[in-house]
Amino acid sequence: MLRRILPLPDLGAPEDGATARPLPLHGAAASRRLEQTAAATLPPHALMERAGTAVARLARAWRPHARHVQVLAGGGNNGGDGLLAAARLCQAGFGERVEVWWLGCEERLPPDARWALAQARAAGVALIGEPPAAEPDLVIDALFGLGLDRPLQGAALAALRWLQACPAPTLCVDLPSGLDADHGHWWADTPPQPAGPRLTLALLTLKPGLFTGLGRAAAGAAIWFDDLGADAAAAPPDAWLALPGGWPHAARQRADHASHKGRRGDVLVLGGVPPAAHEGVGMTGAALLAGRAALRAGAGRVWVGLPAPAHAIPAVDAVQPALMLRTAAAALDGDLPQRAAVVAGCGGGKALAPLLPALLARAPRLVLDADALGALGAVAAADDGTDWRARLHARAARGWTTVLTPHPLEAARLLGGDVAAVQRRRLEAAQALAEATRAIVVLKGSGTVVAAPDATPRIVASGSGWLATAGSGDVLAGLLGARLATLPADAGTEATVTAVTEAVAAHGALPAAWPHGALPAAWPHGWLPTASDLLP
Ligand SMILES: NC(=O)C1=CN([C@@H]2O[C@H](COP(=O)(O)OP(=O)(O)OC[C@H]3O[C@@H](n4cnc5c(N)ncnc54)[C@H](OP(=O)(O)O)[C@@H]3O)[C@@H](O)[C@H]2O)[C@@H](O)CC1
Ligand SMILES: Nc1ncnc2c1ncn2[C@@H]1O[C@H](COP(=O)(O)OP(=O)(O)O)[C@@H](O)[C@H]1O
Repeated sequence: MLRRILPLPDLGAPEDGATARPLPLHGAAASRRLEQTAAATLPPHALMERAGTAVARLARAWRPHARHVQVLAGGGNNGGDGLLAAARLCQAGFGERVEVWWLGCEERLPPDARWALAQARAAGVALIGEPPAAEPDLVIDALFGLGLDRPLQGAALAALRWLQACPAPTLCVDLPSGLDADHGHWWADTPPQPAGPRLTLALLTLKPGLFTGLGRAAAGAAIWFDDLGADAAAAPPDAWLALPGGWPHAARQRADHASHKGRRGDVLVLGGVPPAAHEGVGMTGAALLAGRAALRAGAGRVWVGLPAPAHAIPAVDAVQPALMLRTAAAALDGDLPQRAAVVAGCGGGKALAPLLPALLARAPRLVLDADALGALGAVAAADDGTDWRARLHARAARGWTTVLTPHPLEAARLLGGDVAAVQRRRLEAAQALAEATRAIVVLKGSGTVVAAPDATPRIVASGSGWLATAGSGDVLAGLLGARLATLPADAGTEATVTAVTEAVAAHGALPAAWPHGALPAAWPHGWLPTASDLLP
């Protein structure tokens, strides 16, 4: 069955607060297992027939007036899908010219692709061995799919360079050629982002690499999916694709007449050193953004504790006077850290390090962001010598929640590696950090990954380059605080990870509400939302 995965059909939270069911993602090995299971019950070539037909159908629907269709086909079964799509388009009398630039080698073709080649020849499809002389109206990219497993060189690289530079609309079969199915790694020296409009039709399974790393940049504006009739449950997923929805339940909260602020959750944000307390270098805005986001997301009460003496604390946040500003010391005095969901980081600078031991020991629901992640390494020295990882393990053993929200550089530092290694294997990096810390890890960036110990990681489907603006991570931290604040103490790991994922998904959906969302083509591309514009 054909369905559109991205853009998400509806970025708003459903009225009933229902969480959209996540979709299974299968990497190359699991996809091949599923393919074998499905093929075993079907007549020969049935899967390729379905795949080629699905490609031809979507091509016609997307560009019904295309006259010259150029298929770029490689020497494996991905090329076979392209050849078969060309055959079916030709047989249907679509356009004026359907042509295949074929890079395969007849002696080495797998059986399905060999059959597809015969079908294409029988249908009268023209086969050429070089780029087309004129720019086509539509390109079908069937150069590489699941089978690409090493850097591109020679003729294959030259073909990919042509493809990436081609301004014509391009439909990618299964995966954009050049993209690794499992990790979203890009196997070529070309930019992953194509010159022309593009969409991708995933076949049989949705692959994780489409949704994280460079997948979103390479796949184009839309990702469609046809399961070819296979049963995704036949192989355990490598990851889940989480869709927004389910939180914040704005409509439901308003309808709850008996509610009061004490039932909506308390959030304490710790961060935001004021310039007056730190030699003129301040980051107060980061903590205010987190606090405002927590309020907007429905938290009943939000405190912001700034690591500074009383005279340096601003009297009020003029944008959200409901925020309760105080010194970090005052905020930590009493039972607030136990009662509230605590968000630490957000422009706290070095002043956070001395606060962390107490937070780790006292706050059952704790989000560690930005400077708090940087300060973790200093925890042992600031206290009794116990390593920070041991403290996080102790928290997990007590059933307490710790959420770490690193961007790739912060994740690399925590893992003791480099950013390139994290970005090359985002799912594995997030999972490794979750296992090492027993915390829930939110690895930020394109295709944010949410990982928890002993669980299948999730990739969040919402989120885009619109979030690449200073402070949007602080907004996310505030949303996470608000989400954790309403979780019951005995929620359990699965529900907590789902809640964290909901907050990340809601954050990714925020830019869609920006009123200037429809951008003109020319610079300055309209006015872009800043982090504070992300808050309604
Ligand atoms: N399994 C499924 O889910 C289903 C699969 N289907 C379709 O089949 C696709 C998978 O087909 P596939 O396994 O034949 O792999 P594919 O992507 O065509 O590439 C293999 C070819 O590329 C070559 N090659 C690799 N790297 C290279 C490099 N760097 N530079 C140069 N060459 C390189 C490699 O050469 P070799 O490694 O043998 O030297 C081989 O010739 C899948 O994506 C989907 O479209 C659907 O029809 C139905 C369900
Ligand atoms: N290209 C992108 N695609 C999707 N999400 C992005 C992209 N760039 C940034 N983001 C999101 O924006 C937020 C940025 O957070 P962070 O790097 O901590 O920035 P800051 O410290 O300025 O707040 C993260 O949630 C990240 O996932």
